[in-house]
Amino acid sequence: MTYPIAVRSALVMWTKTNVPELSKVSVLMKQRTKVEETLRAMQHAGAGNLQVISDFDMTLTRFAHCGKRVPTTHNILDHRILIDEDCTQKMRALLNFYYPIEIDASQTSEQKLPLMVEWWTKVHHLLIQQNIQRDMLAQAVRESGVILRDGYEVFFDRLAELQVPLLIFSAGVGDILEEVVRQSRVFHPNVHVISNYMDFDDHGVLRAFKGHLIHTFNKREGALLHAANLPELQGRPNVLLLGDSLGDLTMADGVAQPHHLLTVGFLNDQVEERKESYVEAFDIVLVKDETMEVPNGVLKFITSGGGHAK
Ligand SMILES: Nc1ccn([C@@H]2O[C@H](COP(=O)(O)O)[C@@H](O)[C@H]2O)c(=O)n1
Repeated sequence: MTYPIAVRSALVMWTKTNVPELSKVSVLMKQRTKVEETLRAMQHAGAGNLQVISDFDMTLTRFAHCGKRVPTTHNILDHRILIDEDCTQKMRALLNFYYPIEIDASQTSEQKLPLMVEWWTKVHHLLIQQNIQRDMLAQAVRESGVILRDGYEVFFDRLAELQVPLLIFSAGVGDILEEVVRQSRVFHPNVHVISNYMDFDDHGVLRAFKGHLIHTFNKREGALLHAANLPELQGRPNVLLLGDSLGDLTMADGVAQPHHLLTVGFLNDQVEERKESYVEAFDIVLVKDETMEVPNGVLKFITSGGGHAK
């Protein structure tokens, strides 16, 4: 039976929000009703009005696997074919000093911001001194142990199939990120990346990093500068945002006239200390959940309502 548009809208609003994955023990929500309302509104608008914006390190990649930390894109560069022992030691010392600050629940983003600039700048400076060869990056990725979250194929493939743009917005290293996605066979045409890209000379040797530095707590600037101008994202006012840091919540700030925003936060580390702030800030919080089950369930629901496609 076909219903007129007004009746169809009402029916959609009455439909139960059936996302079984939201019942997982890893899921925390401060306002379940608001989440359900947003989901129904996004389902009603359909895939044609949707864009997905996601962080990369520890959001699309796993935090840990078999009891070991999974490397970030910066840490993938810690491979002897790219950098020497001295550089490894210095980068690790910087990580040990600055990472606890990055995730410290007692400091504000504003307090952390200058320290993050310091960390990224020091590491990029060290890397530039290493004569890193572009041709070696693929091998470093292959041998790094990096791994995307379980269920990543469903996530990437469904978005590609529905032609929903996926913007990966990362403070990591763009060249490495792209290689990880390529080697995972999910670098589909709907995937766009904003990140820190390496600048190589004519011999393929790293000489600098391109453009404005992106770190964990300045993604708003990147969103306004880059994401706001991406033609593929225009006319898609509904956003599913995935991140693992409170700084990631600004990744959608470049969206012109947003209608509905649903935020999912992976809480990987310092769980008890950060739980309260994550539940306050993200619509859905996933505690120590190494899978894409919830994003996939949410995506399935939003895109299965027959909302009008573009
Ligand atoms: N030298 C560094 C600098 C940063 N990191 C981590 O990378 C993450 C940034 O990438 P996103 O895709 O999450 O934006 C960030 O969370 C840092 O912990 C690093 O490992 N080494």
